[in-house]
Amino acid sequence: MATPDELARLVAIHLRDLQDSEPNWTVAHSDVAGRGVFATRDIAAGELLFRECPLVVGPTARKGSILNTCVCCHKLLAVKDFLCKHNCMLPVCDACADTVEHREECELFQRWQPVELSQLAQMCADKNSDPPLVNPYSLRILTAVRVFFLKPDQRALVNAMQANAERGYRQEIIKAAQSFRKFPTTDKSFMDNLFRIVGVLNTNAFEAPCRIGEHETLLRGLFPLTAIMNHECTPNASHYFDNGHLAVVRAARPIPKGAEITTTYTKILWSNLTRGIFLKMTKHFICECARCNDNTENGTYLSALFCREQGCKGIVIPVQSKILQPDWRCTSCETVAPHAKMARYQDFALNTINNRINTSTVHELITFINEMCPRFCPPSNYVLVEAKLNVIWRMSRFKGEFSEEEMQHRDRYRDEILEIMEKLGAGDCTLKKLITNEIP
Ligand SMILES: C[S@@+](CC[C@H](N)C(=O)[O-])C[C@H]1O[C@@H](n2cnc3c(N)ncnc32)[C@H](O)[C@@H]1O
Repeated sequence: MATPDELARLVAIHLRDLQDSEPNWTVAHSDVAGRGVFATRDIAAGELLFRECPLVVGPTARKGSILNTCVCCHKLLAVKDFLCKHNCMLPVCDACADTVEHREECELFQRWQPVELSQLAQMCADKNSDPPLVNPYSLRILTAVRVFFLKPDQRALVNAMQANAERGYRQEIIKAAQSFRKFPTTDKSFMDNLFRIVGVLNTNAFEAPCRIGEHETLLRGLFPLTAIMNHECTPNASHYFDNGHLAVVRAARPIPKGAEITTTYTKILWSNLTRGIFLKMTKHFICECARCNDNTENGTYLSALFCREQGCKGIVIPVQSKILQPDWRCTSCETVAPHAKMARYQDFALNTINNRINTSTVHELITFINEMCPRFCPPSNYVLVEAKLNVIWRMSRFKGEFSEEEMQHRDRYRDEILEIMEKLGAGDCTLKKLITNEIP
């Protein structure tokens, strides 16, 4: 792995004009993991740390993505006949098809010879469905392919980044290879490079929302400096993406000189167990931060479930921290329950509440949260907190369509969530700014 100094040198070249003459951060060795970002002086809450453009960006092409989105300008294309006029089979608008940015990838994809869309139905999960309108696997590999066209310093920066070598990442390459007749699978050097790049992307890339007019899409962007920040469950920095093409990172709390600047790879309101499982599955580490060691989660009880002992109205929380199948103990009657039993109750709450979120109007969801949920889920449980957050998002999108009473419920939910964030010590995090409308 590249030294912190080498990584810092390449990051400085990448940032160019966005680099301050005297930055309040530096890249150095981290006791948490590998390299990290550290404060070079005392930093006040809210202070700008850095802004960064992506080194490379492309479509996420996740399940549910709107695939008729131009892979260059990200605008929505027609529902039919939206593939590149030069036959690379990528969705590209006519204006972008002739640009230098698209030319190299377009010629490469043409040389690799994309398979017919009719053959793709065989590869896709549902073999009886109609042929897809675009090949999702060639879309998914596009961001990695774009790395091959970067300048030497930019390539060196990608090489200097951490790449977790998960076997599962090969699937992305195998699927892409099957999408072309002449994918260079026998070129060992190319395949080794591609595997490492896919590892770098899966370890470091962000999903950044981008809006063009009314059309919103999720981009897969590699923002190297933002990615070098290590994870903490209640981090001291917060980031957001300005329309997919600029990461903005600020201090969420005061950061003393020399302290590591951290971000979060999970959702801040998830319970200890949910964050732990997510980090293990997707980032391959067990977090050791203070919050993960506190079973009350700073007194927020985001994991809490109801005790099932007869006559007891208490709540149960995990006994051991940092293990993925803990015992659970009631804080009132002290009865201990095995994880398998409590996991069933948590799954029930999760599925029931998510089902309502997906099928109910805002009015119905508010009634459900207020009247039904208290029967099976403690108000502090993170799934119920997420449902309240969903009401806030939906009401902020369709302003002016709600009754006075609905707005009062929304404001109460917002105050409850702000109180949880206060207990967690989250400071001026992005979520707080979003729900208090500081970020439009
Ligand atoms: C995007 S990288 C972060 C930068 C990385 N430290 C480096 O040297 O390039 C993400 C990886 O860093 C490691 N990491 C980040 N935060 C961590 C933490 N709190 N505990 C353990 N490992 C962590 C994990 O290996 C994770 O997959």
